[in-house]
Amino acid sequence: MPAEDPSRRDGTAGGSTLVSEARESIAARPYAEGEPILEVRGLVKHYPLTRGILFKKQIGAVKAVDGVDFDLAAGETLGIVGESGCGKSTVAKMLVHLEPPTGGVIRYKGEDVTKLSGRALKAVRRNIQMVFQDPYTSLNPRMTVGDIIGEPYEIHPEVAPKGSRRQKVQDLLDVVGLNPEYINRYPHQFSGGQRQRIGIARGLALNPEIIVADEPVSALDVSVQAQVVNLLDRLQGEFSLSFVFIAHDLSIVRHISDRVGVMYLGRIVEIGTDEEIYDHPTHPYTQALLSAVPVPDPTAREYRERIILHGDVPSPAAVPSGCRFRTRCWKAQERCELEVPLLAVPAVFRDTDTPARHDSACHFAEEKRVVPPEGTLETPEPQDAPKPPRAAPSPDAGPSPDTPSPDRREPGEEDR
Ligand SMILES: Nc1ncnc2c1ncn2[C@@H]1O[C@H](COP(=O)(O)OP(=O)(O)OP(=O)(O)O)[C@@H](O)[C@H]1O
Repeated sequence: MPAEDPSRRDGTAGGSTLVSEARESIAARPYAEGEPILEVRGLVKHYPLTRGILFKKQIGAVKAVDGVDFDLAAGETLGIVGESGCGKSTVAKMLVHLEPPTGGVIRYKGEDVTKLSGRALKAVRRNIQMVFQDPYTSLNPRMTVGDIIGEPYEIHPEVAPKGSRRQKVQDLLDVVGLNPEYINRYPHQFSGGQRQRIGIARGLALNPEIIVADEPVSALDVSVQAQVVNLLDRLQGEFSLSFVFIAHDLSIVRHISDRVGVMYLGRIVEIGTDEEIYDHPTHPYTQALLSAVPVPDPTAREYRERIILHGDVPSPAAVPSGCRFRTRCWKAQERCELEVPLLAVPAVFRDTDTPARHDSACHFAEEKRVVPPEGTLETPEPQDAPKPPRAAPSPDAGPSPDTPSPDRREPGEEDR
């Protein structure tokens, strides 16, 4: 397996100017940080359920996405989490125009892109690129790395005229921490982490402003996941990218996201900053999800409240009336069956000034911290001696098992 050249990972190898045109043009962004670059309103994707072979008759619909709202600010990372089948990938596909929405609006810089076609749509598609989940199946095994990364230039030759493409691709390899000399190799000659770096380089080829990453590290070994997450983090800062980062692993999402949206059965049920969602969740589904996250700190683990949800997630073809979470919710009352809860700041928190004041689609929202904050607990002692307060973690104690390690390896060390 070829090793990466770590000295090249930040693109400044040997003081070379490999970080040239491609990088500069990606970085040249005329958009102010903090402005919403993407506004998603009432996004819906229903797949028809049909019966009959010759004369197909629609008998229902799989409500894969059923009214999703969120904003993405320029330069921001929005994490979207939720169990398998909740509609995360379908949202991602609609954002990059791989699937047409059944309804709703996707505004990119104020323009509803669901109404665009032809050249206008092509220009928008260039600016919103996707990184796929599985680096083993998403790269064509018969194409060289150079052809894979350079493929988008066939559709958008204006970004890289023919004569400059090889150099552009080599710059991109360098940017993602791969040796530019590997340009003629094939995907099977790379490890999983390296293949995902190739996928990321392809995502960057057209100098996009938004990257939609659909479970970009789920198929990788845990040790390699951290490296790829750190790479994405670095690229975002370097190129002022906005990210929609989709995953089911809450720890990884927290590590990379500024804000987090929690999806359940086709809808976002709670959305807020990472602190609001992880430390002050108010929706019972978020609380249940968080209560299942592995806790590295044994003391915190002891105090953690596990919430076991009963029953299965209902089928998206038969979504419950009212609140769609009510069939599994321990708080459900009659109102939950009759009234759809809106994704808004719950009335109970509207006049407060606490982190619980964020959007949550629950009639009976209340704050519940399922994992106690680190450093606030006392270590249980076997004897009756007074319990000393837990020492704050030493700054050089190294990352916790939940915290991905820095994107740094020794020469010769490889992704697996
Ligand atoms: N082309 C399709 N036709 C019919 N149903 C579909 C189609 N694509 C997705 N679905 C259904 O829509 C629902 C949401 O699927 P989606 O792949 O978006 O979920 P997800 O949250 O990304 O799950 P995972 O993490 O497993 O990929 C699922 O019930 C899925 O079976």
